[in-house]
Amino acid sequence: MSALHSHHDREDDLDLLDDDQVVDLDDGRLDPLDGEDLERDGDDLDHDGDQLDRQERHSLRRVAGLSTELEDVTEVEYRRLRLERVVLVSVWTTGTQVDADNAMAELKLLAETAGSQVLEGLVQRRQRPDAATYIGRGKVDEVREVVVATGADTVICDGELTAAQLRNLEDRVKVKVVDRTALILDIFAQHAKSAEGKAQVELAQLQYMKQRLRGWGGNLSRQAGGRAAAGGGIGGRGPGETKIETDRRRINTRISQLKSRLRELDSTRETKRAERVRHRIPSVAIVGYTNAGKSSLLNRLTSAGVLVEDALFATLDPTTRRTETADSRVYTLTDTVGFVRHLPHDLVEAFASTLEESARADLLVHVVDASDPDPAGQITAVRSVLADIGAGQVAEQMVFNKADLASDEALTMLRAAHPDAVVVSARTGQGIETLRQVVEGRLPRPEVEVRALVPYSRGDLIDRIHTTGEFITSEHTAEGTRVVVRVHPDLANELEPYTG
Ligand SMILES: Nc1nc2c(ncn2[C@@H]2O[C@H](COP(=O)(O)OP(=O)(O)OP(=O)(O)O)[C@@H](O)[C@H]2O)c(=O)[nH]1
Ligand SMILES: [Mg+2]
Repeated sequence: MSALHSHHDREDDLDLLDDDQVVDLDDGRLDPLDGEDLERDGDDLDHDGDQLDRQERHSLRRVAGLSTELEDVTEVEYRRLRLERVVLVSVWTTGTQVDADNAMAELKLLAETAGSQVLEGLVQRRQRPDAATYIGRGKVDEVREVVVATGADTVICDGELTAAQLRNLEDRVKVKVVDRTALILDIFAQHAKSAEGKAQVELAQLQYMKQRLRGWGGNLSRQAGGRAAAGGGIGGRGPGETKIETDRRRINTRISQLKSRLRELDSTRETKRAERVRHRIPSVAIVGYTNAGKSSLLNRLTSAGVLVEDALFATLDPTTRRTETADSRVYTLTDTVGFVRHLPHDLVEAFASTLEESARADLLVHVVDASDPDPAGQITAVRSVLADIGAGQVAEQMVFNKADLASDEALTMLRAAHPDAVVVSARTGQGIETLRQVVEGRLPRPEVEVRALVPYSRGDLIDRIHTTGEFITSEHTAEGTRVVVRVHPDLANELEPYTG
């Protein structure tokens, strides 16, 4: 792999950021002076659970001075990462210009969701990111110029960067540099409401930070080295290294606390899940790209009243609702956390127990935003996460949502590629009844056919056939209800005395 980072890489640096590759993302809405990003935070009153977090974030802004902040990265809790006026930087390796623009637009949306104001986006066409500086080494000065000209305080790179890349860039652009992974973690931290969600996010953040501790600490080590060289210290351990070790120890302690807390919380969830399995209640998980309309669809199907927001990762805690088929069989629908391209691995791991809901479902309703510029790319990204979490084999029902927004061409192409998909609009209600029928038709069916004469004293059995089985025929007689039904084996056993 390292052989690939050969010297001819530098040639790519000559492939400068041509004017036409500098995407101006300022759409006029974000006037640098109007502080709209702050107001937007304040307006966000649905998020009762994270108001405190937000206050913390804002209060931290008073801590002035860049060098303080850089050192602080190892000291303060990682979730207090501050993102304000940002320049986006991305290396475009494969695909068309349109793909690159879509990716940049998504990064912009992510940055805005995190509460920052996007000032400019820079894209560099390159075979692969530079091993030392992510974008070409020759380009870093240009990024610095843009940072100075726009007054940005943060650069966000569209990838997962190594500690060394982050440090090198920071040394040269002289403002904070974060990567896409840190950005997504930050959004999750702001949106987490439940105890479990918060613990999961913190765990992911600490795992991410732990891997980068050496890098951040590198600055400190070098300072220590400098002092040592000037006669300030003897021996192998500068203050910097000692500090990294303390930090690492603290992080490890916290990580094991969080893991055991999460195990506790998971056992509660496991109990509920076991209950549902015992009662043979079929489960459907609504999965899909973030902002595809999963929560809207759950609300349409069950009037669950789940938070719907035009924001990425509005839902972090799965919501499960019981609902019924037309013939009154009970099943559950679960709204799940949305996926995104390159979902950070630390997050997937930390959210494993939440994501497991999907792996254990009987059916996945895969919601796709048909009005998105690249639905096929979203489908690929979602399926790759599903495979990652062990849900690759679960039956999948494709649903193209936002039909009211999507163009006819897009819908025609999607229908051709996915003939079994249902086209809906959670907004207008179009296609919802069809979707309900298709989902009901794909629920696992009870497997045993039973003929029985159930006495009126056993109304409980009839109730259970209603909720977990299917009636083929049913007739009231003097002795009881004569039925032909399909039920699960355990209920078939209980009906045994009345068969014949
Ligand atoms: N026009 C239109 N907008 C829709 C439709 N369905 C959802 N939306 C909007 O799309 C945005 C996202 O909807 P959500 O239901 O929150 O999406 P989600 O998939 O749950 O998103 P996350 O939880 O953030 O991953 C909201 O602004 C919805 O109002 C639709 O059928 N048509
Ligand atoms: Mg949602």
